[in-house]
Amino acid sequence: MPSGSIEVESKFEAGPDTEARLAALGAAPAGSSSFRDLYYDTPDLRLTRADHWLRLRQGAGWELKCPPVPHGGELTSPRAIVGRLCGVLGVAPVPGWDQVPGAVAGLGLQEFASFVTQRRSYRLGGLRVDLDQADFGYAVAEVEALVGAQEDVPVALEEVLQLRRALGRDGATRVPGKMSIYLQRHRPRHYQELLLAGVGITGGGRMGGWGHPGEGWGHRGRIGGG
Ligand SMILES: Cc1ncc(C[n+]2csc(CCOP(=O)(O)OP(=O)(O)OP(=O)(O)O)c2C)c(N)n1
Ligand SMILES: [Mg+2]
Repeated sequence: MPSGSIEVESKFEAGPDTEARLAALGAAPAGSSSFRDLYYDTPDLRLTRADHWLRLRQGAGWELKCPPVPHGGELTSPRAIVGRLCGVLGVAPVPGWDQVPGAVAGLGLQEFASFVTQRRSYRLGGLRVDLDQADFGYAVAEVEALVGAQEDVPVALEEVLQLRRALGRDGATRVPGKMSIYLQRHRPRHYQELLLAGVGITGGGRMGGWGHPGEGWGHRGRIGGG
């Protein structure tokens, strides 16, 4: 994904018939993968309390997920990632931080989550469907579209929700993402800190923290996402 693009997505709980329905709709299998994600923050959680999620994904490298406004989304270029980290933490970049590991060390960031996802993916038109199984015993699926500009979000969102409905997975219940469940189970104090900061509010309200109707959709780049 290019740095800063916007992902419109809706998470759902896959059923026993989800893959058969995808095939019937003409979705093409887009491969299986398995990867470990490592997430980083300051010891006092200043990145995630500001809804910034820095991760090292096996096979993909460093990514920073952050609110899309004024600029952001999913950042993948080292310069953009380090610039945004320094901005959020109020620190001037120093020489040697042109690559992310140097900045991670210099800023004192520490790993707070590590898990492996097994993923099966499908493509249908411009949409992608990921069926994820995390190694801590949680499964979640998502339909997503990538758009280049905020004004393209509403149409993409309708397409995403249409496919979710076609898969028989309509409903107002918000389905949490892997991180939300991981923190609740393995880092409950971290999770509570996020609730206090207004990030990841559950119960049909915000989860991704970037404002949405609470029906299991969001765009990353992005608004919501669990
Ligand atoms: C408590 C709480 N949990 C999660 C969030 C949001 N959040 C946490 S991590 C995170 C980034 C990754 O989210 P997700 O799409 O669920 O993971 P994954 O599907 O593996 O990434 P992809 O392959 O699509 O790039 C976000 C937005 C939050 N704001 N608050
Ligand atoms: Mg996702």
